[in-house]
Amino acid sequence: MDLKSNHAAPVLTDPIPISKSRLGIHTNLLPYSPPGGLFLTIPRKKPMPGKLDDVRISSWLDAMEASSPPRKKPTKDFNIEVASDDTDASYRSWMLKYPSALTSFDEITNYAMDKRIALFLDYDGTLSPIVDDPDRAFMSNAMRSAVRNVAKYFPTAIISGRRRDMVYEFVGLTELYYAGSHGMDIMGPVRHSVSADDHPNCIRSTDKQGKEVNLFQPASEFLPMIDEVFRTLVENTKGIKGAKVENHKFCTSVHYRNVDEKNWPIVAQCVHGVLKNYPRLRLTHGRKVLEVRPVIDWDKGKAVEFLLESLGLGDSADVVPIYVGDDRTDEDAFKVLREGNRGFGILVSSVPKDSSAFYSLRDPSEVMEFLKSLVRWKKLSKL
Ligand SMILES: O=P(O)(O)OC[C@H]1O[C@H](O[C@H]2O[C@H](CO)[C@@H](O)[C@H](O)[C@H]2O)[C@H](O)[C@@H](O)[C@@H]1O
Repeated sequence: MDLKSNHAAPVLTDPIPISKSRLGIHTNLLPYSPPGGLFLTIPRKKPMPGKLDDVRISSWLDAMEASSPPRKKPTKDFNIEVASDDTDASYRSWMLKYPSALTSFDEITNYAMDKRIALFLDYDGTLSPIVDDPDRAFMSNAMRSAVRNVAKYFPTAIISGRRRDMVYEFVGLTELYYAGSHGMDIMGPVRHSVSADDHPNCIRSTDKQGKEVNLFQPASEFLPMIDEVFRTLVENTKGIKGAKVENHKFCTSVHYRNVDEKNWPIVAQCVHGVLKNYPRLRLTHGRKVLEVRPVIDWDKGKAVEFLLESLGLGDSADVVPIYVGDDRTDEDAFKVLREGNRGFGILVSSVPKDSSAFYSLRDPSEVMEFLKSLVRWKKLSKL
């Protein structure tokens, strides 16, 4: 099927909406208004917004500049991005709004007492440190073992922007559920609920171990289009030193982390030049990556709802979904939990960022600590 048509402009997804209210259980936290906003931006000469295209590219560039905190020095155990010293004070102040999930651990577990926790984990920047080469974003064995242990006690799923088989290869744990391509490729349990089974694009399949699973791919008709766009982007970015294009099956990513900042406008122009021929694709921003994906009403938030339903945990008041992620695309999941007034998001960030999450963790090492704490708590509560 030809999905191309020329009667509409590409849909551009702008920076995440700012949510100012905390809902549900967490009413005791101080309100917080950052003076003049918290995103770190680098002054830049913008193109004159003479044409609509220029305005779009200019807004992309703003988002590109805000897409990742500045790098200072790697810590001993994790090659993480660390904020500069002068942001420490604003980080502490930001934590009044997004308290650490470690220091708030008792609050979290008191709430989850006698309820069932379901755990959703993003991969890059959450389980693995952000590194220059996306092909080498390995998680540590210590993290793998923390994830393996937590999955013994709570249903656990990885929800990543990467292609599902790639993130499975990186994590390597058969006891988890995996969703790739920002939730557009879900391999989940065979349904407990009839409504989940009724979903179009959901087929019965078997995983690598021969276990029966449900495969849900709501964007399957876009496969040839994404492939075509991927190949065009590879071709068109060839001349941009440091640019890297990845094919994630139902979406494709253009990395500019290793591109000299003065060439970022060329990256934006190049992606825009391709995307404007595909009105059924849209652009979202990740950490120094432009992500091209189908215009369908599906994202990581929808994937969380789908998986909860598949696990038979959809409508229960006694289920506490916890989603841990670092990226803008994780905001869709945070929002679903916040707006549904169930469970909560935990934002992984070493710099202040506005978010729909309730809590924060600084980096993957704190994520690991949080996972271990959940296991300790569960073991103790069973005694
Ligand atoms: O949803 P996620 O699992 O967080 O995946 C989001 C993107 O992650 C990867 O890119 C990011 O991590 C790379 C490795 O640390 C880093 O080099 C890059 O700058 C980050 O954007 C992945 O390569 C992307 O395709 C994913 O969309």
